[in-house]
Amino acid sequence: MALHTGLEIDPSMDQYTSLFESIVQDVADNGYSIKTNALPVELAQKLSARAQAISDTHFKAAGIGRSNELMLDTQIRSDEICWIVGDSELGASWLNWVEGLKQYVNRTLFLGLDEFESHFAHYSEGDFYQKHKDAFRGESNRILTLVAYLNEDWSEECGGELLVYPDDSDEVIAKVAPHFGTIVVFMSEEFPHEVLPAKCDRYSIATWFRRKSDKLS
Ligand SMILES: O=C(O)CCC(=O)C(=O)O
Ligand SMILES: [Fe+2]
Repeated sequence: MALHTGLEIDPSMDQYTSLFESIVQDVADNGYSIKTNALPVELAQKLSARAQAISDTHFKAAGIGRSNELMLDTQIRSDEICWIVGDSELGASWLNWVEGLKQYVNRTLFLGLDEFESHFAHYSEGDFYQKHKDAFRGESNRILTLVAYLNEDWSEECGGELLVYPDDSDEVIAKVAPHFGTIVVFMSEEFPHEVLPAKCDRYSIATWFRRKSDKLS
């Protein structure tokens, strides 16, 4: 896994200010934000192509738990992941976009985010991720979660929706189909969520923003 800190971001990020502003407003009001057609189209197309081209040998079965005690449990999640380390131009462009969001969030919400980690995920037919939280109070390693979807021809029959719950009830507050360009941002400690079984190949990028003082390893 690679944690990214202090990247220089280029001035072209200014064009995303109104999107970032709207995300921040949602997170300030509700703790989460869902935006359709949010990703820069060309970047998302390239990321989608890359995700589909990554060979099976580079996608690894995803673990659960903290990075230093990762466990494999295919009863809980059955997707495969590949970390984005920024060693290609495309990977670097993605990390730059995320860095822009991070800096905007820090300027406006004062979350003090230092670094982030980002991976492609591939859910094959039948893959799912049971209800879970990305972080737990008191051991807050992950502060903010961003999920970005890369599926150009997603239809309702493909299933694979993300369900988001409030912390204290089983009532679904959001059901999100993983359409191309859609992003979901939420406070990692506050929202249990799950991925329903996908009936089509489902590609996404999951990103977690961390505070350094909270880093566990
Ligand atoms: O792909 C999604 O919709 C969410 C994935 C997720 O919850 C995770 O990787 O922790
Ligand atoms: Fe999650």
